[in-house]
Amino acid sequence: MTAPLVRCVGAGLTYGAGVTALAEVDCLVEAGDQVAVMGPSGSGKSSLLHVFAGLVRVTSGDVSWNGLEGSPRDPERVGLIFQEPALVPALTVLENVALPLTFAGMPVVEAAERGRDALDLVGVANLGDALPQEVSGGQAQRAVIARVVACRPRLILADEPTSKLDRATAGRIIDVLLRVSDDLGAALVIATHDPAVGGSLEARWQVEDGRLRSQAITL
Ligand SMILES: Nc1ncnc2c1ncn2[C@@H]1O[C@H](COP(=O)(O)OP(=O)(O)OP(=O)(O)O)[C@@H](O)[C@H]1O
Repeated sequence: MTAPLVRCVGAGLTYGAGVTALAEVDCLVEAGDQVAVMGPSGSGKSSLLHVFAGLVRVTSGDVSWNGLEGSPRDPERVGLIFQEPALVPALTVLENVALPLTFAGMPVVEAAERGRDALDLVGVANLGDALPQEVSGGQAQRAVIARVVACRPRLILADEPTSKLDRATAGRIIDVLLRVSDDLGAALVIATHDPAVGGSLEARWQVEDGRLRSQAITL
């Protein structure tokens, strides 16, 4: 049996002056999982994704990434998507998409080729030469997804990726995320407070006051 991509056992996260963001979280993210992390504002959804991404260290319990066989902070292992599509304004969309690959040392021509394939996969092949300020919010979010796709990660973490978009665009972005997760064979975890988004995924985890209320898993 392959190891889970992420395994949390009794994981807790307390910020500075005693704010408990997560408490006694037990969960697994495994290859092929497509999960919505749901809960009200302040319940701990982002904190859980940050822990999965290795961006913050838990203050109690344990987190391991044995199935990733390396650091979760490597974009070729974990791809991150946030609410605001962060693109470098001075670079074209294609240059933005290829950037993590060129940073990692891939030759520019090869990185651009991968970038073009990724833009094609997310449905904005025509926008490679555009600058970020020339594209819509939904198109920018597709470009961010393409940047993740180009790195071929094993796990995609998306934190409220559609909360700035209208409902129709949001639905299309979730469809794109599900499709790229299937195509790459990457697990997908989306934090959302939107029941329509949650309803699109096969599993829903409910977070309340930093605790996971529902998980169909056994550690
Ligand atoms: N860097 C931080 N420093 C101190 N407290 C924090 C920090 N980040 C989050 N918190 C607190 O941790 C708790 C959980 O926050 P978190 O952002 O994980 O919730 P969330 O469910 O993602 O909320 P939202 O839906 O509003 O984004 C909240 O009480 C929040 O104020």
